[in-house]
Amino acid sequence: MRKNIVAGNWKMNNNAAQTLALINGIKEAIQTFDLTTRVIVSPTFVNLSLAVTAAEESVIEVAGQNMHQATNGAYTGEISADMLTNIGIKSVILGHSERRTYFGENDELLAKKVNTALENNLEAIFCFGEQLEDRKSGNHFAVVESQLKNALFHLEASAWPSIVLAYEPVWAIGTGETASPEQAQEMHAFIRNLIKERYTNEIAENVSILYGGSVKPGNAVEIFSKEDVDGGLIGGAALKVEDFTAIIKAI
Ligand SMILES: O=C(CO)COP(=O)(O)O
Repeated sequence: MRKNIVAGNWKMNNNAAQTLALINGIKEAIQTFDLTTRVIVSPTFVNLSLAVTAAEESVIEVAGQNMHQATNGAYTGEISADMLTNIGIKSVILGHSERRTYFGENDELLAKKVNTALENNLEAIFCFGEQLEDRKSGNHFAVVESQLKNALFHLEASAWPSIVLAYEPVWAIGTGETASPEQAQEMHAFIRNLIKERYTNEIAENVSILYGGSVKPGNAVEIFSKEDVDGGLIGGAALKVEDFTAIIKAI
């Protein structure tokens, strides 16, 4: 059965001291929780090693925010999958809308990154979602379908246990505007059905589909109560111990 997951995407926030403080704060707060939910934090590259050490002897997992598609080589400023796994990282976020918007990442590139991640035994937390114009014009289902088909549907069925999906409508990221629980459920059910049609019911039922976009302690319970929403990928609210742990509790 699929797992519930609450993952914090810290983006370009938190220096080393802040990284330690936040992880230690989360660690302490969740000690008393009866957790079946996976808890993931995703600090910036330079703090991943210390985050892994800080998260030791806790349920907290540490994920990368990105990686390069090549094994190694002359790619100044880039990070390889092997560099992540070598320091104890087991998951990587790929395809975040900020990577797509500011760094020109497209489906074709993301298909390569997903392949490289999986070849290196990294779980891929694959982000996708429509722009505001797509939703306004009623094109949101078609956009999401093409993002999934182009970047993931070449995978063998056996790859899917290493995929986590994160539906993040771009208009809801950092805007304070969330998809309604009904909009999230409608899209998540659509996504699960696409996977069922392309693969099998079992694969579709076992993949965790997270919602991301202005999830806060005040709206998490309602969003997570929906049948096909298996947790969240949290931005701003993942930067505060009280908010992030309240969201973990909401599941
Ligand atoms: O982009 C996000 C997570 O990856 C969501 O960000 P916010 O929660 O700040 O809207």
